[in-house]
Amino acid sequence: MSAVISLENLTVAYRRHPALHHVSGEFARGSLTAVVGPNGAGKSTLLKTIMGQVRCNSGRVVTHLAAERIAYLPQQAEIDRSFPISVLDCVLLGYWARAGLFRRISRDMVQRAEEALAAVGLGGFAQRAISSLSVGQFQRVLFARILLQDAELILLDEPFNAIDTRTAGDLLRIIQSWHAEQRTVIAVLHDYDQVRKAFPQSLLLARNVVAWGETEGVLCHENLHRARSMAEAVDEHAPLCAVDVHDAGHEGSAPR
Ligand SMILES: Nc1ncnc2c1ncn2[C@@H]1O[C@H](COP(=O)(O)OP(=O)(O)OP(=O)(O)O)[C@@H](O)[C@H]1O
Repeated sequence: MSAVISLENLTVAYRRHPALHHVSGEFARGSLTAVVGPNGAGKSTLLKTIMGQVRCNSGRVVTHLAAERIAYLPQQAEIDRSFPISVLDCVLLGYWARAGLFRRISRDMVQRAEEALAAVGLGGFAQRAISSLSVGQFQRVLFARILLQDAELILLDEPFNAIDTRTAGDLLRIIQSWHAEQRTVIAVLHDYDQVRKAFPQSLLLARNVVAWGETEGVLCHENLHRARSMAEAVDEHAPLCAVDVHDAGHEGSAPR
């Protein structure tokens, strides 16, 4: 199966301390992958690096699709909800990546946004201010926005954090429908039981790749123990390994 994203010996450091260390591998087109690992393992950094928000110190990310075909949902804590817009306008932002900022919003687009809201269980919420929503309701809005984006690659950072079981179940079904439509989904998750049930592929990180492949094999006791030990053994004051910082790169058409 062809790759959507290739990671080639990727090292990413913050102030010379690696958050990702010599990470190599590929996300296959149409795959549904959970990125798991202890706190501080580099999971969010990996998504940000794929999005070009964080630069590589060495190695590179090669993206095999256009930037506008990628949807990225950061952790909710990183999203400013004080902006005074309605739920409908927030969902309509899903068109920006595809149609451009100044394209007129047609009746048809509004109708599809309303359909997306209904699909995430928020019919009737269109005119509410986003600041008035609960965490779970807002996460549903963000999923509706992705529905409009029609992305080929969808990156989700802890999409079920602080979300109740019912909402998580509804959103998981949407993720599975994206997978059924052959979209590639990469989600950072912490609930191993949920990953075992619903995610065929897993990448277990502890700055380095501990294991990457079929979930059942990746999440074995031995690998989880190794990931914990590796995370505990990290010395925050150790110098960066001898990587060639001039070799940094991000190929393909993803945003930098
Ligand atoms: N902007 C930053 N500046 C400095 N260090 C950072 C920055 N962002 C992340 N780090 C550090 O990089 C390491 C990896 O962080 P990252 O957020 O990628 O981990 P994570 O696996 O997503 O963790 P968690 O499960 O706790 O969300 C951590 O040691 C973190 O403190």
